[in-house]
Amino acid sequence: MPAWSGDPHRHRGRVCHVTQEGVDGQPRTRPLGTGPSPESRPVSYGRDVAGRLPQRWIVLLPLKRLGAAKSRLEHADRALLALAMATDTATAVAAAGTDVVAGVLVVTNDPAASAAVEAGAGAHGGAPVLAVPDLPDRGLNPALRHGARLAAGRWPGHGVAAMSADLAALRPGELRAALLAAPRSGRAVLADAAGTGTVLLCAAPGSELAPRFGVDSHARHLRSGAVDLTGALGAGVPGLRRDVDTVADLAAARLLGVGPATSAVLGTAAANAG
Ligand SMILES: Nc1nc2c(ncn2[C@@H]2O[C@H](COP(=O)(O)OP(=O)(O)OP(=O)(O)O)[C@@H](O)[C@H]2O)c(=O)[nH]1
Ligand SMILES: C=C(OP(=O)(O)O)C(=O)O
Repeated sequence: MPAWSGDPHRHRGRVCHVTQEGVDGQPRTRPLGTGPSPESRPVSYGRDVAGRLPQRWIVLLPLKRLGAAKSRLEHADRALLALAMATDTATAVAAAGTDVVAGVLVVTNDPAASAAVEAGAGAHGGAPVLAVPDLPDRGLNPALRHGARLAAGRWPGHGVAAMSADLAALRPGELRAALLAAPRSGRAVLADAAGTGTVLLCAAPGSELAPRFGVDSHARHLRSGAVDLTGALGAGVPGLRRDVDTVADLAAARLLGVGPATSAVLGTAAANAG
């Protein structure tokens, strides 16, 4: 039986055409709605057609203080959801394969969120998940520049990738596909589901991340020289492109299947409402 039985998005082999070996072999053993699981082993290790090992990346996940996060999400459990989605995002990123993702840096000034995401995502194995303070504390782009500097100092030779921490339906294989598709020099960008925002910005070793997140960030990243991955990856990575800002976004993520932390918060909310 197909492992993602019941989930229409999981029957199309949608990531197969953009990746090396490994993604296709990803065990998909979870039922719809539970998202990435600890047992998920999404990868195998391999070289590309030129015989090269993959570029390894440090992934930055910026996270606002939970009290201020997700202001557009009209939900009674907004702060809990922000934390749960960040935990699910970090868990999926860490599970993308340590040959591609060498580490996850959560950049946040929320101490409770730091501990919870490190523990929640770290419990599932894969790449190490480390929270670091957002020292600039001046918004998203300064937080990312700070994270990128830390990453370059601590992991020279690695690429740096910035993502949104609200990708509740992200699958490890989707990120793996995107990072394997990113060029080994310069910057690359992937648009969100709406096509206007950015869910992934990559800077290969030797390039500045130069983040321009905010309104129309996809176009701004393109104008600043980033290569567009959106056409190549397209509809093949729906969970990666599905950032969650509104209740409509959350409904769309639930259709794809959210991760276990988000699923638990939504389940509790539904039980309380009933
Ligand atoms: N560390 C840090 N992360 C941030 C900051 N601003 C936004 N983020 C994170 O960046 C990602 C995208 O953020 P936004 O969409 O601007 O904010 P949000 O909290 O997700 O949603 P809204 O409040 O509705 O704008 C999310 O993972 C946020 O938590 C910041 O000033 N510092
Ligand atoms: C910050 C961004 O997204 P959003 O505000 O939609 O989370 C962005 O896409 O650059």
